Amino acid sequence: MTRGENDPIRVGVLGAHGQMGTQVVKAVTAAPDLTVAAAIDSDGALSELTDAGAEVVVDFTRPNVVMDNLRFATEHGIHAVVGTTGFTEERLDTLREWLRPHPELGVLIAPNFALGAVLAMRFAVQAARYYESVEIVELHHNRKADAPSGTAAHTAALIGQARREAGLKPGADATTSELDGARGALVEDVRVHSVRLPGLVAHEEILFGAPGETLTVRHDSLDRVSFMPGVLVGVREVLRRPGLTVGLENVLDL
Ligand SMILES: NC(=O)C1=CN([C@@H]2O[C@H](COP(=O)(O)OP(=O)(O)OC[C@H]3O[C@@H](n4cnc5c(N)ncnc54)[C@H](OP(=O)(O)O)[C@@H]3O)[C@@H](O)[C@H]2O)C=CC1
Ligand SMILES: O=C(O)C1=N[C@H](C(=O)O)C[C@H](O)C1
Repeated sequence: MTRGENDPIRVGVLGAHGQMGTQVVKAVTAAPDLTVAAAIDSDGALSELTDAGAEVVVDFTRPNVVMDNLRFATEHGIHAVVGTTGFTEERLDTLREWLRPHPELGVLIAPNFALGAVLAMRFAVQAARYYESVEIVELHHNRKADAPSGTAAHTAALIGQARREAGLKPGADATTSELDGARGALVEDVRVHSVRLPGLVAHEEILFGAPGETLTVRHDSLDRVSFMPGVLVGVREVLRRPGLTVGLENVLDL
């Protein structure tokens, strides 16, 4: 299906009945240059995407199904904007392989589509080279399936890289006895603590410490509408960015 110059971009939403998918359907519907071509949940079939001529798919499903969705999208020439978590280096390599025969296709994977979260990560990377010690606390709603959050894992990876480049070693502490899990999970030498509570949406604190001072960078998504501007930018941009892009920071002009 070819789109005319003034026709809206045809978007397929996967996970359309979920907490994020519901918001994505609303946001795409409200955008004059986009239209919802297909809204598919776990009871739907991926063939609805091709039947409806979707050009871009937005995926907010589950880590255990997202790769099958992306294989279908790449095989059928559909660009993808992905918020679903669970992307390891191995998964990213597999995706690059799938994209190799389709050099015109773009896939954007963003651990977090909220502008403030992207900025918080940027500020944390800036601070990382100056502080001996850093820990991350991420706090989410209790329906979240994965821990730590994709955002915290991505933040830890970026901080780890910045610290290595600055020649910093993980800061020492005096803990010699602990209950399993009491000091969090180690991601790239950064300790990450996960809190799950009803009432929360998505929150992250990056805490830095040095003798005599601490610095805290905190971001709060208080409503899932916070992710929508980033998702819509992603949908528009992925059409002109072939290959795999990881992180909204690479799309926004920050
Ligand atoms: N990058 C970002 O900015 C953000 C990322 N996320 C991530 O997005 C993902 C979804 O989050 P959230 O909306 O809260 O989760 P939900 O559980 O509310 O929604 C997921 C939806 O996907 C559906 N689903 C499951 N399998 C399939 C499939 N094969 N095809 C189509 N739909 C399917 C589920 O249906 P059913 O219930 O029937 O299984 C459910 O309706 C998570 O990985 C989360 O971490 C969340 C917020 C922001
Ligand atoms: O499941 C969520 O809600 C969220 N998931 C993403 C993550 O794991 O980082 C993004 C945001 O934190 C909300």
